[in-house]
Amino acid sequence: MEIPDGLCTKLTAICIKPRSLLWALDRGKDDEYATERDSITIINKVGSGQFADVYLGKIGQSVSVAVKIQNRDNVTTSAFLDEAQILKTLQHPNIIPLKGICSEREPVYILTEYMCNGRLSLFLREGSGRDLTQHQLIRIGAQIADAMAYMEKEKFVHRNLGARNILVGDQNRVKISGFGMTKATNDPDFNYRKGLKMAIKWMAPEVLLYNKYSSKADVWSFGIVLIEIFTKGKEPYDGIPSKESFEKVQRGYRIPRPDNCPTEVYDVICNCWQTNSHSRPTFDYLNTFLHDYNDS
Ligand SMILES: Nc1ncnc2c1ncn2[C@@H]1O[C@H](COP(=O)(O)OP(=O)(O)OP(=O)(O)O)[C@@H](O)[C@H]1O
Repeated sequence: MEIPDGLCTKLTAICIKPRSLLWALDRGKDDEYATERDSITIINKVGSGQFADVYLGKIGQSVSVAVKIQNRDNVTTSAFLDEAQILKTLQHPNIIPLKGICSEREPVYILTEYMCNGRLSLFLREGSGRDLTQHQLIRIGAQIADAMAYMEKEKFVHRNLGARNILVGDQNRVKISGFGMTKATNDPDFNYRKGLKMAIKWMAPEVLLYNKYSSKADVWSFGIVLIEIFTKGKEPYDGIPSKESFEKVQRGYRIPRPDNCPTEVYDVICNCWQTNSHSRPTFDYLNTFLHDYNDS
């Protein structure tokens, strides 16, 4: 180690590797998640995203899983595997669990629990989610807040929260997915987002203006997710193009209260959209608020 005048000095403390470096060393390593590609049966396609096509499949004869197959044109193997590394670390009942990784050759497969009702936005818009009561809708919001409070505590920022990235299983159970942009706050690439398609209407102003991510930026996105829930999957800022909606937000405009959203909940949503990120509530508060609201 060099002291400021350039002379050598003795090392006094252990150099702690940032989590992303530890992951890089760990990536692709054989562990309990390593799964042989030949043990997977693909059944049918259930969706596709920027980085992967997703299929319903089986491991062996019985376990149903979602098989996420790397799109090699849009994502490198190491970047694709980063999402799996995040899933190994984050374990919560409302976060999609990792079931396996097939990384012996490209394209890599990431296996997760299969969520039979697909993405929340479509479930609310076109599926049986159309008939949910106000109480059930708040219950869905509370499950998401629970998972986000856990991420906040673990110091992870999702950076791409939206109803499109929340999956629905049976009995209206929801799990957060779409961790392709998630970062630990101590990651040296924390604010890096080059080459990613961004969902402007979900993003906090400080992210759009200064690339400044934090749990409080996720809180802004969560406010938008609650609006998606109460409007049964409608696109936020209905009919207004992304760029114009952001200009309106900068002038102080906020999405109005949806008809079936209680005023007390709408007030909290508006707090999630405070321009000053420090004035927004924590996920810990939002989680307690939504659970208490439903129980009262
Ligand atoms: N575990 C799952 N169970 C059921 N369907 C899933 C599952 N995972 C993904 N899907 C479906 O596949 C679609 C694409 O998945 P995902 O969003 O994870 O892809 P991606 O390319 O990594 O992400 P993105 O483009 O959102 O950044 C989802 O919107 C959903 O419809």
